[in-house]
Amino acid sequence: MLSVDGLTKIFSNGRGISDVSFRVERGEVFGFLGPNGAGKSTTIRHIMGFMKPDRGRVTIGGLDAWEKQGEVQKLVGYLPGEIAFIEGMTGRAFLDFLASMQRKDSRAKRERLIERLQFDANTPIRKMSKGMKQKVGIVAAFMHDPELILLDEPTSGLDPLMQRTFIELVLEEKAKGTTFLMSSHSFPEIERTCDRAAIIKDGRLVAVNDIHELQSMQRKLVEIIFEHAGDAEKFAETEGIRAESRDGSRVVVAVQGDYDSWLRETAKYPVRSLDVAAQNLEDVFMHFYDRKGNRP
Ligand SMILES: Nc1ncnc2c1ncn2[C@@H]1O[C@H](COP(=O)(O)OP(=O)(O)OP(=O)(O)O)[C@@H](O)[C@H]1O
Repeated sequence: MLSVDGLTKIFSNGRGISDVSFRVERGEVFGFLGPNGAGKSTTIRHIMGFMKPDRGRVTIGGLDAWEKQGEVQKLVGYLPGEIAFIEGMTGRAFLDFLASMQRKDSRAKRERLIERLQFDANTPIRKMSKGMKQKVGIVAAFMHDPELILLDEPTSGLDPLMQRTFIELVLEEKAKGTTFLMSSHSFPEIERTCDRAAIIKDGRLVAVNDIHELQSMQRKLVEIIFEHAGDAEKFAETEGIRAESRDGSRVVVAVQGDYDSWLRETAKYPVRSLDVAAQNLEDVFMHFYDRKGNRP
């Protein structure tokens, strides 16, 4: 469905993207992960045909994204990272305006989406909060049933409940065969929606991974408080248990993929409480990046 081949764009300040290549199959949800300034938005803007690459190309359904901009944009729904609205309009008038350009009757789907995202579309955009504007942008990207939906940081500004609704929407569209490319900093969001994810850093793709592989790379710190300090000591000294620290009956262990053996060892003793902190995505990136010897 989407093919990015050797995409290169270097801005006058020397920043940009270099030799980015990946493919997204029809019906796949593809995550695009990376720290700020890594090149996610630049790649997405090329996919939309907004920018001419220095080298390489993007094709959507076999059509060149730059040369066939008009045709390609009909197939695509796009939620930009920063949405430029016509502030004087209400949300609904803005969506009407977009729908008239899409030349497709999308009213029924649009109203269903507004209902799901629970916002008053008759509010003037200049009075909307960041989250409300984000919802208008999501409706705009989904309402005309595009074949490919590009989402740049889709849940920024949404509260946790709405983030969940958003994830449900993505999964429903995916079930209908819609293809997605979604940039994010949020690992849980990517974990729940994506089949594969690419990691980009300093304008270069570091890796394209199956999402389960990324999950197994994520390190979790588990804090366990045992009933008895003696048990905590025995547990912390068990071979294969990576105890980061111990203080009386409290032990912090690092778990990465080896949940089974960790669970078995923990279950041998009475436990008073347990807390899990997942390593953030930035750290998973860095770990991967370092392992690759700083090479793409
Ligand atoms: N039009 C432009 N002119 C000059 N430099 C640019 C331009 N657009 C992007 N850049 C630079 O290219 C790099 C990649 O930017 P990009 O916006 O693609 O990153 P990103 O991964 O989307 O980051 P974020 O998560 O912060 O949105 C950055 O260093 C940015 O400053």
